[in-house]
Amino acid sequence: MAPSVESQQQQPPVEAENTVNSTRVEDEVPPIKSKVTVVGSGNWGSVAAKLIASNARRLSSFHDEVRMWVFEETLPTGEKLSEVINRTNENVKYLPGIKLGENVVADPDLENAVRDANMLVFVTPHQFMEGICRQIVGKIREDAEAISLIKGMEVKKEGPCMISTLISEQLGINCCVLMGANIANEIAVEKFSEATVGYRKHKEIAEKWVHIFNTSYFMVSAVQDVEGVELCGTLKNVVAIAAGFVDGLEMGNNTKAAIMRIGLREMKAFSKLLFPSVKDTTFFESCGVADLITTCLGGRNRKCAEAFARNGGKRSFDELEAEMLQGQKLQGVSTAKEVYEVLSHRGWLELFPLFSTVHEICIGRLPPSAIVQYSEHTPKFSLVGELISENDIPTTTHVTSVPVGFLYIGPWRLEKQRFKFKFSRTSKKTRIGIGDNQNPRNSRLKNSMETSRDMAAAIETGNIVPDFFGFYTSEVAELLCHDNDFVPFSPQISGLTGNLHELDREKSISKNSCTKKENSISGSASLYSNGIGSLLPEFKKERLKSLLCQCVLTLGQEVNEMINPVLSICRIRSCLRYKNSLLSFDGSGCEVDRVEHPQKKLKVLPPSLDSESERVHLAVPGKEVSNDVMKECTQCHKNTPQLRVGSDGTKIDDDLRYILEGDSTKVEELMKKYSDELSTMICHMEQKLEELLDIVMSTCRSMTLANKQQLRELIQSLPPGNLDRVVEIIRRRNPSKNTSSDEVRVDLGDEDIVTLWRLYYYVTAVENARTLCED
Ligand SMILES: NC(=O)C1=CN([C@@H]2O[C@H](COP(=O)(O)OP(=O)(O)OC[C@H]3O[C@@H](n4cnc5c(N)ncnc54)[C@H](O)[C@@H]3O)[C@@H](O)[C@H]2O)C=CC1
Ligand SMILES: O=C(CO)COP(=O)(O)O
Repeated sequence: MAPSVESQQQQPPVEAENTVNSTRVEDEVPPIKSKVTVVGSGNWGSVAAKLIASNARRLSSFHDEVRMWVFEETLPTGEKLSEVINRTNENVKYLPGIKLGENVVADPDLENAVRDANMLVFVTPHQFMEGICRQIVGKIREDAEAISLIKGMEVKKEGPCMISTLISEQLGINCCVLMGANIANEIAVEKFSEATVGYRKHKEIAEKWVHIFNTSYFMVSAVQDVEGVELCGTLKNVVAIAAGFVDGLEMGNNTKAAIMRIGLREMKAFSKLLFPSVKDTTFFESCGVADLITTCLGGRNRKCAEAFARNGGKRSFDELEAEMLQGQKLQGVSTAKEVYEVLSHRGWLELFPLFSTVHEICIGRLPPSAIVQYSEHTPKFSLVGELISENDIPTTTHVTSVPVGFLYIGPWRLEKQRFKFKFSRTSKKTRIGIGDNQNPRNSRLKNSMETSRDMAAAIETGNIVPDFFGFYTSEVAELLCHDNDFVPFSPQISGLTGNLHELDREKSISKNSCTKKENSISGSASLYSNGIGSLLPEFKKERLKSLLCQCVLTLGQEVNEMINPVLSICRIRSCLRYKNSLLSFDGSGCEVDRVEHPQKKLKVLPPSLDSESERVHLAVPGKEVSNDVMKECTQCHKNTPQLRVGSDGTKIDDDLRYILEGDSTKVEELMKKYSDELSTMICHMEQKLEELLDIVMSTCRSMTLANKQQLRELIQSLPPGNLDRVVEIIRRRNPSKNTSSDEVRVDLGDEDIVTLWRLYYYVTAVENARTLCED
């Protein structure tokens, strides 16, 4: 069968890349042949070498010889494994009875094995990869390309690191991945199976990998989604452990199928939270659902987990692995631990009950039967299950404040005529930014497309940011786009016009829609009933509601978490600016701070909270990120002698003192770096939120004349300060209204559903907030 790249395209003719044009002299030079080395010689490593060797011999663009690095060991006969492989052409320990192909050369010397190769295939148990990379760094060809067949990940201080990223970063080379429903022993005897190559950018490289792996019984296709493919291969091992527990407990096929379904949902949610670029379609490739099925039916992880459960958890996985696999390695148990670390570090344990439970069983904290006492662990808000019941929704959501970057000042005057409004600027619009005084968002992040690309690049370079905003936007879009009768508004990436106040307020609208508070808004609730979701079938409406509830909680926390680093940066900047007066502190530092960042009083503790009464407490307490900011700045000056007291004898915060006394250019640079990163994140959040709101509002019914009349009244009663946002909502969907910056004419009769409903939810949210404040 033919290999394929993205949507099963046919491969070019086998020798196409080397087609000779007899009229050109340089084409007579023999083509440069690729040389492949397989790093690893376990069960799958040996089968991979066999596949590659058969193609290398057949294709003239590859060297015949395929080197296979063997982690040397002495067999019970006293012979070296590599020598026996070279003599018998069989890996007698890890793949007995199978001829690898005479062009496979076993090499116990790692450096020698990789030296000449320009195509490196990594296929060892994942726990050994860091050491292997360390050993060969700087010893490989500069033009080398890599592919990883390894199912696993590393968890580092900075967060999770996929093995392909580890290889790329440590060796400085591009790395694709190959995963799939590939139980090695079955492929070894040439039973048909499929596999998926994941590539990052270069399709032609992926084609080359497809070329060298594809055979009549091993059909390979490629998708542009390295992380998606790799996470599928990695995470399914955790689900396979769960499936093994079910088998050991003899729970039957229905239970196992349920575990697989829930597992797949957790795989998808986890992958997309870590890497928003992960594609949904990847889960339907061989690397996704097919690998999950085969591993849960016939894999080693399943087998050992079954034995573990049969023994009531009394024999450890290490013991069972050694006894049952005889040198082969399990990946699922360590992956469950790694996943658990990520989940607990990010506070996501509750969202991933299956993954969490698997680890807790593996370490003996829970009995194997806990895998089916699932409901006890099912969270109220789960990414993996449906909403349990409306009563489970917490009644309050806390967004204590919003980042200062979202505050808008600048009044608009409103003139009204029936459904028409004219907004004209009465004074220069001002935004308070989080960076320098010249509004960094306006200068650096002028273009939201650019911002989005920045974010994508940050994500692509392995800078893993859990993107809840992107996650929920794509979840909602996906939910809606599968409905044949409903075509959601396709969100455009337009200007930066968001306001997180609105989320907060719109959240409170949906939450309070039945409360008497909303009824106080000019009696509008009944008039506007059947808003969000009214164009959807009932089950989708429910699912949307559930998603939005989860989203409100999660995004609220996300916004909260941005506050401290933003404030820290503002304060350090402010202090730097007034460094001289602060170092000879007489209380004026606090004054400076207050003038520059009035909004910080929402969060900042007064200096008197510090135990020493004269000490100025300048760090925002309690948050990692802000502490990190402070720490890194402090690091800049660690060689600077510490000044203990100000000139007037008062003490100031030690960390701050380091910063103030050191090289302020370096601190400024760091501040810029942090505030740029924060700005990028905030802009991305803002943009995704706008998209999310647009998509959600597109599920609303159209507005009646009465609705529009009432909306007009609601807009008229808005405080002038809120008209700014009204203008932004209108402009977002009407680029033509962007042309004149100081005048916007609006006819509510002409506006589309999305704009009208966004206006409605905004004005009612403002009204709700006002009522709440009055209370
Ligand atoms: N076996 C299978 O059916 C499949 C395995 N995979 C994945 O491929 C990767 C490799 O798996 P297998 O080839 O099956 O390996 P394996 O499970 O057979 O592991 C044994 C290998 O580890 C090597 N090893 C032991 N100690 C070592 C050390 N300290 N340093 C370096 N190597 C050491 C052994 O020499 C042997 O080659 C894993 O991530 C696995 O999940 C993927 C698809 C199928
Ligand atoms: O990854 C595999 C099949 O695709 C093999 O899984 P096991 O490691 O559980 O045998």
